[in-house]
Amino acid sequence: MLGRFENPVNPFDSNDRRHPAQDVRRFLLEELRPLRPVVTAAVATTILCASIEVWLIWYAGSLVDTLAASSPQALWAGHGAELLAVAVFVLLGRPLINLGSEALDDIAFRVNARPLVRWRMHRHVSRQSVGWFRDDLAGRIATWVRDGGDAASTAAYSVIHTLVFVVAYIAGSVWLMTAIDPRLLLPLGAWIVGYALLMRWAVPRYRRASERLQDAESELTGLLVDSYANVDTLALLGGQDELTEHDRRVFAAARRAHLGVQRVEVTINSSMLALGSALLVGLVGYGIVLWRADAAPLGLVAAALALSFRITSMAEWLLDAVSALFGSLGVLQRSLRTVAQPLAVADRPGATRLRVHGGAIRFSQVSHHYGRGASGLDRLSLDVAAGERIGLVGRSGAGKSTLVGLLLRFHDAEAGTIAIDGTDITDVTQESLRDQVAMVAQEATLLHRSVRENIAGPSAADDARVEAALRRASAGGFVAALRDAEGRTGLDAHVGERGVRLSGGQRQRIALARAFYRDAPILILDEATSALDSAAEAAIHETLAEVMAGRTVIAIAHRLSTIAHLDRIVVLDAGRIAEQGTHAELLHHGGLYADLWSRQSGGFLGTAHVS
Ligand SMILES: Nc1ncnc2c1ncn2[C@@H]1O[C@H](COP(=O)(O)OP(=O)(O)OP(=O)(O)O)[C@@H](O)[C@H]1O
Repeated sequence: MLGRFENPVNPFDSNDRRHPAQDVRRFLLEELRPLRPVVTAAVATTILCASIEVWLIWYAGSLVDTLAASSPQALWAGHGAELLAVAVFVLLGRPLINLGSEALDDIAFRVNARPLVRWRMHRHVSRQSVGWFRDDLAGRIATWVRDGGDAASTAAYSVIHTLVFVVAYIAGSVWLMTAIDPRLLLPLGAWIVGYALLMRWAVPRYRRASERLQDAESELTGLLVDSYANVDTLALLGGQDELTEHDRRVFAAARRAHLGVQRVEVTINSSMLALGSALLVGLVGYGIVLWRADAAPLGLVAAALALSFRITSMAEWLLDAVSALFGSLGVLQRSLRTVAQPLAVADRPGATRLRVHGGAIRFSQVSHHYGRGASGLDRLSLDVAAGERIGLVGRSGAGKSTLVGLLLRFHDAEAGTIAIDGTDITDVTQESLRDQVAMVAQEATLLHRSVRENIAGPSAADDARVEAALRRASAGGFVAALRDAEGRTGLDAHVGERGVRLSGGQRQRIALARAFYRDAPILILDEATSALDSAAEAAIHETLAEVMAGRTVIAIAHRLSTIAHLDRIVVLDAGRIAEQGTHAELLHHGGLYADLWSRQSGGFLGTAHVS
């Protein structure tokens, strides 16, 4: 039966490309829209449940009066049918209505709201540019996506499940008191005012404390993910004591933030209990006073007693819900600040697919300083002819990676334009751009997926082509012998997080195979062969020479020997082109390149040679 409630929507259906709202209320309204029918039904059944509870208390009071007024013999004759009907309703009707309400709230809504929001956040974040991810810690971003979905679901659940119930219950109680004796509203009214004041004091504090806690927790997750993912770097850094000290500070900050939340919670809970006790004494005491003055029946005192117990226990529940609500609103707000940022690099409306005829690239007055006003690239202009192979060299930090990152639109240039075959790359879709520009990076990292997916991407792959690409990258042999922990072999074997189960050279060969598979007209090589041993490198160089033919190539190299034979060498310095020409011309010129070359061939890298 519960199955009917489980799948009111498919949470993973959305391929919404709109930018999610940064305002919490708008975000919830927009993103939970698919669950609107569930919410409407849940609110209606919750109100029904609350009304039944209030009615039961009223009925208990009136039953006391009925019992007091009638003789045991006359009870069945006068009230038998009514009592039976109420008993049947309490035994069958009430549990069924409650089941419906719980199933709507806890299954239909809760189980779907969380993945719905997480999926939407994940889809949006996945479309962020590479540059956007580099500005934050992956672990922190992951925490915001996971916790943001959780917070959105908890906030909405607190409203539809608890707040609606309590508000309906209190409204019912006010109505009941008015019906019995409006003077009873006095203690209840005083309690409501006291409760509202407590909330006013507590809620903003609770919200701030939860935001701080969430920040500290995400910092902690960021630290853990960063430390575990880079355990080798940590080991090499040494200084375990200083590292531990830094870790301890982050752990301690999380504890302090937790303490802040608990402090507010303890204050709230004890104030709640005091308020609840005042209500109990007020309602029952006032009821007794009225009863003694013959101004109210006995049933009134019974109902007042039951009501005050119920309201006080519910008030704690309400407070938990309000705390959960505002706590999760705080978390969601914090999460949206990161997750709902507009796309740092977005496709223009109406962006077309990039069509490449020859693969000519033109950088015109391109500047990019990472928003800092200095470093990066500075008004750089460069023309790369179709089919030309250029080597990009320069000291560390000269701007080589920035240049290729801008070509791939990891960032959008702050000024200037980049065009491929005359088309501005900001006018085309990023997907089509990256279809045409293949890159083999120095730090070849792989996804923890199968070798096949790492080469061909998530779409259905052509195995024969994947294998051909592997052979060309001299990777056929070791891939055939791969076997992962789950027994998958060859192309199906998973490579470990970031490819850690493979050696650096093997990872690089897979990355090369990826470029061969893509067969893109423009190829970027970022020290493409740095992690290979000399035998493998020699083999790959032959293949690279073959794959470069007929393509436009930009090859970044620190080892100048690997690019000395290319058509042109462009030397960058401080974000600008310092000089350019063939190897021979640049050596003859005697500038920066000649200087770098003489250092490398003059013993620093004694094995350097022109291949
Ligand atoms: N994400 C970033 N945010 C801020 N500054 C950056 C970022 N990436 C690079 N930079 C800065 O831009 C400048 C150029 O860096 P870039 O990585 O392009 O140099 P590079 O020539 O590729 O260096 P290397 O040879 O060491 O890889 C450097 O000063 C660097 O600090």
